[in-house]
Amino acid sequence: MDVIVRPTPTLQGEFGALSSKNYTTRYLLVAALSEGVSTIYHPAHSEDSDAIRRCIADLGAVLTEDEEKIVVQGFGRHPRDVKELNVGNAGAVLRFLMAVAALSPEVTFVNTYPDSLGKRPHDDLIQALGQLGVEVEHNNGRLPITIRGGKPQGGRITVSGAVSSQYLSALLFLTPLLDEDSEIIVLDDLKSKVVIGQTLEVMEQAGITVHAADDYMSFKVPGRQAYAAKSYTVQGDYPGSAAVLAAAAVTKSDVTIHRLAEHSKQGERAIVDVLRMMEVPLTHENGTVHVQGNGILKAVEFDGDAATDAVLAMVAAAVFAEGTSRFYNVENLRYKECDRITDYLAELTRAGAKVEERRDEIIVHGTPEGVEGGVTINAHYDHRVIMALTVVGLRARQPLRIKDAHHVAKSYPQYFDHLRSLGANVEWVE
Ligand SMILES: O=C(O)C1=C[C@@H](OP(=O)(O)O)[C@@H](O)[C@H](O)C1
Ligand SMILES: C=C(OP(=O)(O)O)C(=O)O
Repeated sequence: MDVIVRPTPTLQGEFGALSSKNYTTRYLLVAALSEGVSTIYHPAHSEDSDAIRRCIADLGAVLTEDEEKIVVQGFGRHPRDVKELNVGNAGAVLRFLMAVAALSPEVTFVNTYPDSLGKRPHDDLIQALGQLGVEVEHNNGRLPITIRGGKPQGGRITVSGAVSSQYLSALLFLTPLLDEDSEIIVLDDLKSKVVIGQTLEVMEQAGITVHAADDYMSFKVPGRQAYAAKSYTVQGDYPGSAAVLAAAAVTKSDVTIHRLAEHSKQGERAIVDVLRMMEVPLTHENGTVHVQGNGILKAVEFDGDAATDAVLAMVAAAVFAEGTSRFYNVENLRYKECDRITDYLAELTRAGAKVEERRDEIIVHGTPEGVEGGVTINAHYDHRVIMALTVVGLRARQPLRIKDAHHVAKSYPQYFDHLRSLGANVEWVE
């Protein structure tokens, strides 16, 4: 399914933010790793959250669900012996479950998105699992991947954080369940460091002790721990909301989003600070962001690694700013659902934006007068490319057609409904 985005000068309305993707993944995981019954209120409903629901059920968790919650009977450190798991296109789910699979005799992760997740590298996690005594068969570091675990040991583990923080999160989730204590040392750099704060927060809520160095470059994890069964409430999602806030910023708007906690550990809450730096009129109080856009934005410089999943939305806003914006320290955007530098900038350029790529930077020469549009956009299987190009389409002179826009459902199935409720001129077409 494609979406046609037509020029939309004004947006107005309010709604509650969708539920956080990252917290839903983590709460479902720690619930599955507990031996008791946990309850997760307001979980996200999307392809990625469906993927982890399906996989933990395959591994032996029992899930019951109603409108507001999921109740999970976990499998603790004894997942059911399952031959195959299908994580769809969900990177974090794959990496976290590769670590959990170390507790099973043999699990194969199949490759159902060869042009997206199928291209993403997992070498650093494979290498680290090897140090635990786990045998991993793989296709040059990529899917399909077979994990032969059983009885992984702890001890000293090194892992590179230069490509993704998800490898480290995966090891953090696994190691408390091992018989031995573990020490995890992060080599090179640690990208998306803020996300590790979310992992540690959830583990602590689940009663797990981890001794983390202040810089998150080394961890001591006592073994023989058990995840407690708990009740969790999922907070609102900043990465998805960032796209709606960017849409409000580039139009004349009066848009309110509730359920966005000021003190969240989601780095993408920086969308609010970045829009403020761009001089977009807004307030953020009591979990509510209120944008009163006037269509005027100023260029900005920002360390994108602090808010990795909101950078594309920030760039879309910068397309209409006065001056040249620079988003630096963003190389790991190349290892996401698509190459979010080369592929995204190619689509922006086709839409008429003036952008330049560096190995680890995105430069945007703002065009406050708008962009031409009138082209068909390749979504590259990437929900965040779809959301960001939609923002650009709202202020293009000619409509943008976004091909295969249904991939937005990876994280935010109701994105176009939410935008339409604000008055955006967006339409699904076959
Ligand atoms: O741990 C997580 O849940 C995530 C970590 C980030 O990935 P990287 O660490 O690969 O940047 C983020 O982009 C992704 O959407 C979710
Ligand atoms: C990169 C993302 O997800 P994942 O790595 O979990 O596929 C994302 O949600 O933007």
